[in-house]
Amino acid sequence: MENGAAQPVIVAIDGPSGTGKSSTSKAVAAQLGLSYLDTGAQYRAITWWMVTNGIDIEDPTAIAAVAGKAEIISGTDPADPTITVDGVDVAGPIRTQEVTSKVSAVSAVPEVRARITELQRSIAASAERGIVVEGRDIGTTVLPDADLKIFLTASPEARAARRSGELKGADVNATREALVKRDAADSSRKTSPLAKAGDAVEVDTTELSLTQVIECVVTLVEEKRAGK
Ligand SMILES: Nc1ncnc2c1ncn2[C@@H]1O[C@H](COP(=O)(O)OP(=O)(O)O)[C@@H](O)[C@H]1O
Ligand SMILES: Nc1ccn([C@@H]2O[C@H](COP(=O)(O)OP(=O)(O)O)[C@@H](O)[C@H]2O)c(=O)n1
Repeated sequence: MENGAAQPVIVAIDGPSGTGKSSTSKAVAAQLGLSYLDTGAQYRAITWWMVTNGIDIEDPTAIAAVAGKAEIISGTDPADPTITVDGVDVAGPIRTQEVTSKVSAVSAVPEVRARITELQRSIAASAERGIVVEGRDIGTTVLPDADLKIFLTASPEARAARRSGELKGADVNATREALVKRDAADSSRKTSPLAKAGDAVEVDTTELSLTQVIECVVTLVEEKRAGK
């Protein structure tokens, strides 16, 4: 548009764990003045609530019955993303190994996905300048009409090295195994699995620095906005 505010732009960034979704999405949103949503944090938050309330993670019926109970609020400022459950700041607790090992089972339950997907769509619709949303099924299911869809990949070795670097000395082989197992669970579930949308741009980040990935995505957004 020549005069007035630009149209809101919706960017979907999907891919497996450790490919750089969170770091890239936050930086791209900050550079372009957009909101940012970490959908993995929402699935982690509902998992944390299930664990805290003693729900049997092996029982999808029990999970489905309480899927609507937790009030999850995501703050979408890329400089300070926040997440609360029933008013409690859970940014730390959702990153424990216990939650990480249980999140795939909880997020495979259709009632959980329906509820979280609705929340994500309403957040995206209310982002005035646009939003970068990162996850597993954003381009395929949550926001199939996104202006730009990116699918990040990297070798399991590179992803495990990045994650174990973050976890301060965690064993790389154990980290790789846990990561590959979670990818397999996320990719094989029936409802809205981890998948590349047909119209997504795939970026293999194995040999790229984070700065290069960010530049690549910013350029793609700018090209979209310019109507190329
Ligand atoms: N291209 C890259 N090169 C090296 N390290 C990276 C790259 N992209 C991300 N990282 C690092 O890898 C770790 C995982 O990145 P993150 O953005 O959390 O991935 P995801 O959200 O896909 O799980 C972070 O410590 C991040 O700084
Ligand atoms: N859109 C999404 C995002 C995450 N998830 C689930 O949430 C988990 C945690 O996502 P995350 O993005 O925090 O994962 P990491 O990148 O931290 O490894 C994934 O392993 C999936 O089980 C999902 O099912 N759909």
